[in-house]
Amino acid sequence: MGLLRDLAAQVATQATIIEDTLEARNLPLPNFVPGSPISLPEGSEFRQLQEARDTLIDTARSIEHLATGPEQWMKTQHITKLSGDQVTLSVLAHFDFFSAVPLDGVISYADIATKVKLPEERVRRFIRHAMTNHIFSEPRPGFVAHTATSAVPIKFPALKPLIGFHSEECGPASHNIIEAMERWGGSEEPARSGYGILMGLNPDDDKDCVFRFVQEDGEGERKGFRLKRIGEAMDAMKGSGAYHVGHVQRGLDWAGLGTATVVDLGGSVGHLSIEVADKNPNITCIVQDFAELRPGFEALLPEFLSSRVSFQAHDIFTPQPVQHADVYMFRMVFHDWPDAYCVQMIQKVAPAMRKGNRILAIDCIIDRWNDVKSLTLDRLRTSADLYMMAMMNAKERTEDDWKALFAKASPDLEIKAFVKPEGSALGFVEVVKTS
Ligand SMILES: C[S@@+](CC[C@H](N)C(=O)[O-])C[C@H]1O[C@@H](n2cnc3c(N)ncnc32)[C@H](O)[C@@H]1O
Repeated sequence: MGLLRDLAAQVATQATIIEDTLEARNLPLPNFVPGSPISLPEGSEFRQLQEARDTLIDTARSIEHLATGPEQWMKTQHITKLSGDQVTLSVLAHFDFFSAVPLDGVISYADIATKVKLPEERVRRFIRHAMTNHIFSEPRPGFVAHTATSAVPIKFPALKPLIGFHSEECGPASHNIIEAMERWGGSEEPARSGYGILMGLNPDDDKDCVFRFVQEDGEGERKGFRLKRIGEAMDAMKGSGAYHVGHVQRGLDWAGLGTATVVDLGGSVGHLSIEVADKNPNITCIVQDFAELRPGFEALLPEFLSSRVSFQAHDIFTPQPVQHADVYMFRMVFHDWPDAYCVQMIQKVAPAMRKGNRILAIDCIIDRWNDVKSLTLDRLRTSADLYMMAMMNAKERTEDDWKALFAKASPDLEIKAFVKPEGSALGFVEVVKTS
C-alpha cells in the first residue's frame, strides 16, 4: 500500500473515533451547516477524541500536500493563503460582513453591499473566495447565508477584536519582516521589527515597542484603543482549543501550594487569574498590568472572586512590589520580548522572592524536530514564534533557550520542571528560587 492510501486509512480510523465518541454521548457531529458545533468537546473525558482530532488534522494536511503534488503546492501557497484566505478574512472582519448576513435566512449580495458600504462587485468577489473555506454559502443563486464558521463572530462578538488585531496589526507586521531583516539583520531590538516599520517606531530608541505604541496611539476617545483591543483579544483566546486557559490546571500542582499568593505579571484583564482562583479556593491572585486595563479587569471579574483576585497597575520593568509571593506567573509575556529584556524582567522579580518561591513561565516550548508529536500543534508554535519575530523581534523558546535565559538572569533560579500538557500550545516552565 502506498503512502496516500495508508494515510487515507488512518483518516478513516481517526474520524471513526471522533464520531463514535460523540454519538455515544448523544452529542452533535461536526458539520458546516449553521447550528453545528463550533468546537469539539474538551476536558479529560475527551482526551482520546482530542488526540484523534490532532492526528486527523495532521494526516489530512499530509494528504492534501501529497495529492496537490510538491510543484503545484509550492506554486500556489502564496496566492491561496496570502492573497486569498488572509486578505479575505481581514476584509470580512474590517467591513463586518459577518453582521450583514442574518443568522436565520438569506440576503442578496446587493443588500450586503448596502450594509457594508462597498460596491456589490467587491462584495461578491470576497464572499466567493470565502466560500471556498466554508465561510458563508450561497443556498440559491444571488443569496448568501451563514455557515457554522461564518456565524462564529456573530455568536462570539469577543472574537472581533482578536480578528481585528491579527488582521490589522499582526498580519501587516509579518509582511514587513523581510524589510526589517534587510535593514537590521537578526536585530533583537523591538522597534527594529516588522511592526516597527509598519507603525514607524524609532529604530534607535530601545524603549520604543508595540506596548508603548499601543498605549500612546490614537486621539481623544480612540487613545489607547489598540491596547484595549489587545486586552480583549487575549481574553477572547481563553475559550477553547490549544490556548484554553483551563490548561493552566495541568501545568502546576496548584493544590500542593496550600494557601498561596500568585502574582500574574502582564496578566491583562485577569482571565488567567480568574481561572486559577476559581479552581483553587486557597489561592489569592494579584493581576499586574498597565493601569488602562483595570476597567476591563473590573468588567470581567465575577463578584464571588472579588475578595481573592485584585488588579495592581505595575510596569514589569520596575522592581516587583509584592514580596514573597508563592508564584510569579508570566503567561505569554516572555515570548513578547527578546532575551535581554526578559533578563531585565526576571531581575526585577528575583529580589522579591525568597527560597522556595517560584516563577511560572507559560509559553510555547518549541520541541526538537525529532520529538514533535503533533504537526498541527507544532505549526501553531512555530507560527507563534514567527509572529513574535514580526511584532517585537522576540521569540518562542526551546528548553535549551529557557535554561540559558534563567542561567543568565540569576544564579539562584533553577528550572525544576518543563510541563507540556497534551493538546496545549503552551508549556509550563517551573523555576524555583534556591537560596
Ligand atoms: C500577550 S499579552 C498576555 C496577556 C495574558 N498574560 C495572557 O496570557 O493572556 C502580554 C501582556 O503584557 C502586558 N505588558 C507589556 N508590557 C508591560 C509592562 N511594561 N508592564 C506591565 N505589563 C506589560 C501587556 O499589556 C499584555 O497584557
